Amino acid sequence: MSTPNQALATAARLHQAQLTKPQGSLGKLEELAVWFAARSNSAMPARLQPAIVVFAADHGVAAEGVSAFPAEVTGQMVANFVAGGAAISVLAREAGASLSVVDVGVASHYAVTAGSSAQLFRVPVRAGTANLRLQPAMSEQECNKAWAIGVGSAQEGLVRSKTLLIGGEMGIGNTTAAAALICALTDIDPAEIVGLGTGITAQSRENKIQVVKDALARARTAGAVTAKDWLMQVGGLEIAALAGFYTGAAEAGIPVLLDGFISTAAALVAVKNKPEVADWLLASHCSDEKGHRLALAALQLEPILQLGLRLGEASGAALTLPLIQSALALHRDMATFSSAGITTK
Ligand SMILES: O=C(O)c1ccc[n+]([C@@H]2O[C@H](COP(=O)([O-])O)[C@@H](O)[C@H]2O)c1
Ligand SMILES: Cc1cc2nc[nH]c2cc1C
Repeated sequence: MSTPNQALATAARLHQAQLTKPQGSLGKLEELAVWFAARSNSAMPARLQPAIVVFAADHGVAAEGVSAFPAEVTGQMVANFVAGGAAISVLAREAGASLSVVDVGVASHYAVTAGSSAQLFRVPVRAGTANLRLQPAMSEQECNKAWAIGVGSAQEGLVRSKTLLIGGEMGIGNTTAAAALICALTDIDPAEIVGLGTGITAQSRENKIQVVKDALARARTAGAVTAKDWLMQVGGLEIAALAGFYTGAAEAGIPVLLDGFISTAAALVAVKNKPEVADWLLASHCSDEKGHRLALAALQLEPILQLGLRLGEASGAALTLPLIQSALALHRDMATFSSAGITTK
């Protein structure tokens, strides 16, 4: 796996020091320009042309009353992504990013309309996972298949973007799977991680915590040890695909921008499976889902935004794009002290 180019980072840092502003006065935007310089074969990274891929799948654990919405919403939202009416459809257009949707395991029937704004790939591995409280969410073979679809999607995304890949997800019940994975991989108590997802009540959250505890105990008894063991035991098909997507992007040396709670759980799986993947990850935002901040901390990631979002779909990542593009434009286009004839001290 290639590693970020530290010589380019140094060159970018030296360039930042020459721009017409007090040292460090553009704060995090300066760090962003340096981060991209190290990962884009140039000390002056060009404007990004991001590709967004949203993975969708259903979850058997939805039968435990862990979501505020019924499972059929997963397929209905896939149709909405393709029709161009979802939040991510709007945000992708605003940011000038391409959008594709990958159905890796939507259980319900959904109809898509022609003249779509997003490309849809229907490659379901199975019709949703099994109920992770009671049995393994998927088999090892199914998990590997979903993971490989994610790797393939990163390679397909590379056709549209050589500069930034963004993975998103849609799946009713997936905050339960993501919480279970985060707890398993960080050893943090479920009460610290489990949140309200699509908007369940405090009482339903108590049930959701118990569901996660039961799933963790069951999987531990079944012998789960590695990140991939945990993924097949308590994960989701779209989470497996996302973990493969992040791994595929890192292997190709392409930066990836993470989204919310579920996206971060998938990144944690990818990093526990292959630590070098971490070099290519950037956190866009900290969502309102309870455990997101701790999951980001486990990856040593600092989010750029905190807007109280809890939508998923790659929406937080898409909302961060204008800031990143501004950071890169400032880095490329600002005058230097010498070119503008401004006194340095
Ligand atoms: O990205 C997040 O942080 C986030 C937080 C809460 C909910 N979601 C979205 O809501 C859905 C999962 O919520 P739930 O309650 O069904 O587990 C799924 O489609 C996610 O994209 C996403
Ligand atoms: C309507 C709706 C849209 C979503 N987008 C991502 N998760 C979602 C969950 C619901 C319920």
